[in-house]
Amino acid sequence: MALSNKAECVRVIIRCRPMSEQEVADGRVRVVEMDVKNAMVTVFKGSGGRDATKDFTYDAVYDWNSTQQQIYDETAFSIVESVMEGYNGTIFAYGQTGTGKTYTMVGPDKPPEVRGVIPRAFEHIFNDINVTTDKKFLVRASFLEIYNEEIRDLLSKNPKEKLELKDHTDHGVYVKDLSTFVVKDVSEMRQVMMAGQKNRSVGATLMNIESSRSHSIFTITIESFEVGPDGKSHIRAGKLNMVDLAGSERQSKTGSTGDTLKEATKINLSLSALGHVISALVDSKSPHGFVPYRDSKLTRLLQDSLGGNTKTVMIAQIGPADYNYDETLSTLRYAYRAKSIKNKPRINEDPKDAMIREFQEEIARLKAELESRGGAGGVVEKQVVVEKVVEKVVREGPSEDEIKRMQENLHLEREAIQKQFEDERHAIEQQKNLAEEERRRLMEELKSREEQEEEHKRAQEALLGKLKAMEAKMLQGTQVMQQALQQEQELKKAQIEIEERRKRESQLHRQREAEQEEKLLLVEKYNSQEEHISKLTNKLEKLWKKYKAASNEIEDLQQEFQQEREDMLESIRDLTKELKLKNVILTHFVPEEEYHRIEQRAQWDAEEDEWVISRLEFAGNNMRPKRPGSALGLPRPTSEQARLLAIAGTNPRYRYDNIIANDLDLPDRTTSDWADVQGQQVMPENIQAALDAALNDADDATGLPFTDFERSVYYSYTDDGGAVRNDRPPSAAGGSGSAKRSEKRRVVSGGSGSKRPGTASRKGRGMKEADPASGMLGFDPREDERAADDVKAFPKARGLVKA
Ligand SMILES: Nc1ncnc2c1ncn2[C@@H]1O[C@H](COP(=O)(O)OP(=O)(O)OP(=O)(O)O)[C@@H](O)[C@H]1O
Repeated sequence: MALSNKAECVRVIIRCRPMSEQEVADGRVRVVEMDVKNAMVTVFKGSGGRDATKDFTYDAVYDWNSTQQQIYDETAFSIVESVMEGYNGTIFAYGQTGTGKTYTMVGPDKPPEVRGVIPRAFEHIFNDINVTTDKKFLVRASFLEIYNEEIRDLLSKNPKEKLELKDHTDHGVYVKDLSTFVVKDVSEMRQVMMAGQKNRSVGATLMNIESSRSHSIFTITIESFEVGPDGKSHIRAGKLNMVDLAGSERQSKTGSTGDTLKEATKINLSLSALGHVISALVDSKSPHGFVPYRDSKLTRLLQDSLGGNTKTVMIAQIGPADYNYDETLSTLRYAYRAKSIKNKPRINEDPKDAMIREFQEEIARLKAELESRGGAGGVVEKQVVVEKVVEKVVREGPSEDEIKRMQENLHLEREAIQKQFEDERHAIEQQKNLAEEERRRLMEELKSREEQEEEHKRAQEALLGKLKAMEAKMLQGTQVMQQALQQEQELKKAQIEIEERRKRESQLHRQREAEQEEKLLLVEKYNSQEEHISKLTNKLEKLWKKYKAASNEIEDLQQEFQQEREDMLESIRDLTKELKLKNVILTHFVPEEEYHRIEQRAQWDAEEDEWVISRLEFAGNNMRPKRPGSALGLPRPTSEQARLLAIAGTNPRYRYDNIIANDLDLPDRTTSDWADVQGQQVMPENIQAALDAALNDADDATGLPFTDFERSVYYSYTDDGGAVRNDRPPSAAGGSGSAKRSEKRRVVSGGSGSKRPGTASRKGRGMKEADPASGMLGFDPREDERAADDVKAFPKARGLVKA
């Protein structure tokens, strides 16, 4: 269930960084003026052209003297407070490369005064938790980046792996398999942030030596549990997204080429998509309220933050220097539009997927289990002791001292019981008049009780351990945290003051706008005709000025659009150039029929925005081994490379075991199935028959025959620009004669009837015969010298070789 609330606008603030040392050294001029009091920014064109000024008003503006503390208190504080109450909140930094987005969001680690919004939010959240005694909290964190339109988990062991974006009917857009960590204090949270920060994709551009080449989103989910006045339990879940966007920039300025060009193109595309979303949200003429969220991963992930149920703050960063005039103006316009986006924030009450509920249920289950075990053991007194300990843990969370004390108690109890058993045993032994039979019975009874007690203890310890671990993750404040309480009160006071100041500022701003409007539209009473004319002339002049300003603005906008258009055309030209290169390669080096067959199998995956071709794992480059080059002075291949070589075609048995059998679900074979012919293991006919049948099935299933590429056909390109064709990787044994033998060869070569172990042609790539026992290839440096001759001996594919 969610509590609905009133609509509120995205809050937009502008921050201008100081001039950098480089800018000062280059004699750059400041073209930005910040009227902090009236929340207004003015930019003027060039040092001499102060008449061509533009001004914009926002919710607040911060100049080069602003501090990190000030930004946090006046911008992020209230959002974090709302998240603690169960709202969703987003703080995102937008702006040109090198204007201080990462500085504002993360900041340097030391000294603490310059820490940015994200680390300050950690302190704030845990301070709040520590002073709240009537609620329990569960805090989780995740950290992702969007790089080249791919989502990567920055907290994963494999941060380069691409994750999928999914839509859920109840929870909206989410990232499948994203790691989330339950964190219990500020230091754990900082560790999480630092671990993720290390995995971010950064690179140097002309504008910033450490430029973020990706958009990053640090998300903190705060779930709280409390028992309401109605005696019922209530769960709330707030989500805080802290977004550091990649820099918006002109390609020409960043000097990007190759991979950086690709990055820049993707960054620009996703920021344009964000711009289109903003425009659609504020443009009442947008058809049927259509908002193009699906145009990029960034806009899909930020869907709730823009026009959704989230409280959102946009921090637009600008630089002060003259050479960034265009970008500064563009950022100011972008931010100005965002001011009008309306969101409808609401508290997330009793969400279905709350993890804290699972924690509570597990604790209750463990308690019940502990109770029932205590009863069954019959040691009621001890059960009560354990119950009390558990209660204490549940109420306060275990401190180190308590854990120690609990362990000591258990130890003491165990010693006492041990002693009691010893005494009883001694007493039985001392009873001289006892019959041997009776003594044995009593001893056995004693032993059985001892064993029961032992088992009971073990179970209690296990349960306690589990309970402690869970409770350690459930956070709750205690009365003793006076200092934190005081701090919170101070913070609250500051917040109220800030809120008042903000209100005063916006009131002033509204007044100013109303006055200006009034001045223009005011119709005064005229005493005489002359006065009337002069008033009209006055009004005309004002209107004329307004008209001129509007015309200038239109001209500027047209220029800006023209510039954007040129940038896009430049991107298109670069991309077309790349495409032409790929075309030339395809046309001249890949046989046409193979190209068409592959093309036929390719399908466009709109969701993932990429082409999908089945059985890509068999494609040449995925199976082609690196050229072993000891004779050429290159390093010898590693054992992993050698294994891949073997899988790729040297040894039919390896290929069968590692690729085909797994892939096609063929029967297992025994070693005796394999014949050893001339030192090579050869696939027996029954296996080949089963394999053929499976492969035929596969053909039927797709309705398309396997292409030669899918059967690992390779083309070796010669230095004179020609190419030779080859059924197997050119570096693997037995390759040269294969094209002659069969064009329709299955993925596994050397099959039934062929009895064709690797032959000498492979030696041309500097390899020895395969070792039949291991299935691995050996490498012989002398062989490499014969490579050129053997390449010439390859059969030449029609139309591929230059005359
Ligand atoms: N308010 C500020 N006070 C002092 N130095 C700042 C401030 N803002 C930014 N800087 C400095 O400016 C440089 C660029 O900042 P930063 O890397 O945060 O920019 P960015 O906008 O994140 O860039 P990119 O988009 O390329 O990642 C850094 O050296 C940073 O320390």
